[in-house]
Amino acid sequence: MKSVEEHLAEILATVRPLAPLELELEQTLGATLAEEVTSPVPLPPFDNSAMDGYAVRAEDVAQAPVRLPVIDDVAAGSVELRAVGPGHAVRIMTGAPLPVGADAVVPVEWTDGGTASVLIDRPVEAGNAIRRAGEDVQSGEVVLKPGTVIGPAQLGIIAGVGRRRVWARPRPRVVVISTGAELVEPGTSLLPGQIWESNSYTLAAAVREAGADGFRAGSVGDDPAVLLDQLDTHLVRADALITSGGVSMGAYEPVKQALSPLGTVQFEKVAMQPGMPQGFGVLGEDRVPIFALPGNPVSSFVSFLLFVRPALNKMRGLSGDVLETVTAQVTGTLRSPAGRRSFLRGVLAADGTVSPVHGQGSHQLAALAMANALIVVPEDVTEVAEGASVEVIRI
Ligand SMILES: Nc1nc2c(c(=O)[nH]1)N[C@H]1C(S)=C(S)[C@@H](COP(=O)(O)OP(=O)(O)OC[C@H]3O[C@@H](n4cnc5c(N)ncnc54)[C@H](O)[C@@H]3O)O[C@H]1N2
Ligand code: MOO
Repeated sequence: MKSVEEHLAEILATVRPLAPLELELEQTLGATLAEEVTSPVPLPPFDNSAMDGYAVRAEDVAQAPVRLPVIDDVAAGSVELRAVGPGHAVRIMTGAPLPVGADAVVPVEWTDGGTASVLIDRPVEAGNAIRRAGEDVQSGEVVLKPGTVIGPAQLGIIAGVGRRRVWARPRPRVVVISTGAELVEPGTSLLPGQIWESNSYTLAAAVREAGADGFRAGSVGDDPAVLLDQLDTHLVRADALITSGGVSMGAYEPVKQALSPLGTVQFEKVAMQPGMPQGFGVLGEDRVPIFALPGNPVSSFVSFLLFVRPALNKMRGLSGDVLETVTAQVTGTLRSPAGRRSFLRGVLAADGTVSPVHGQGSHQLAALAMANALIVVPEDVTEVAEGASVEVIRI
């Protein structure tokens, strides 16, 4: 059997980072920046008020309380400004440009709020409530580096330096297809022998959580020809494909039957539990990666975390192919098959303990939904005693 590391290494050697595109601002969330973003101007571009209040010369209010004439009113966006001469005040709003001559802003709360003249209760230091030009960013300064994943704040600064488009690797588009004649859509009623289809929902959600765009193509039955047809339809708009089911030893294994003859997708056993049967390869002229995951719901999800998520990271131009583990004390005994690495479902607590959930079968999706961690039991360990230290992956 192939080791988990060997299988992952083969996948990572095959998938390539997506080519950068010039993306519109609105499309950049979750994309990976492929250029250096600089600011063409200082930010803020001009000295401005940090508060609603009055622009004054600090020396004129040193003996406060003092009453000053209000000679102008400046809102944010104002352009024509009167200078603040000795003994003058200008009513000013947050974000409005500081008039020449003023060296401090008195917050409105420290005044009587007057419009013709204003009574100022307290002295202020020079520089009070003033935001200086370039205090955030100097002109020409780099605000974002290549390789940065664009989140809301990064998207904000791209807009904030005046850009409408940036070069970035887009979120990979991933199409998820479930196979199995027994599957029906949630929301419909079950006939004997049927179950509600869940894997495509889990996997498409996991794709999204991994920073890619997941599309459910729904489920196809057990006919390899129908599956090939579906794959063909989706190939043009996919950066990666995921199938679930149809990869083990049964008489009706549509994924294996459809893809094995192509020669570009290999089906193998990986030394892990769950997730032993795995298919991986490429399809079409563009060599689109395809992950043929096992159908058992827990198996497909664990396979996604171990193999698909690192591959999506690489496609996004990120590294991080190693799943981070933390050490925890297990609260019960564990069993694991010899020669396979187990990923048992558990609840990791704040006190550093991890409790295996009840129901460790590959079909026990409800138990997975109770868990927040996978307990890793190495290949050469078949039993773990209560209280022993184990490595745990947060999920
Ligand atoms: N003789 C053998 N039988 C099996 C082996 C083996 O080595 N020899 N391996 C077992 C292991 S391990 C796994 S994992 C499964 C993998 O099977 P398939 O990938 O072929 O998946 P299916 O047979 O289609 O389904 C397995 C199981 O999962 C349910 N399922 C499938 N798709 C969905 C879905 N979209 N939503 C919800 N549930 C789904 C399906 O009904 C089956 O119960 O094979 C073992 N057998
Ligand atoms: O490997 Mo299967 O994935 O145990 O259920």
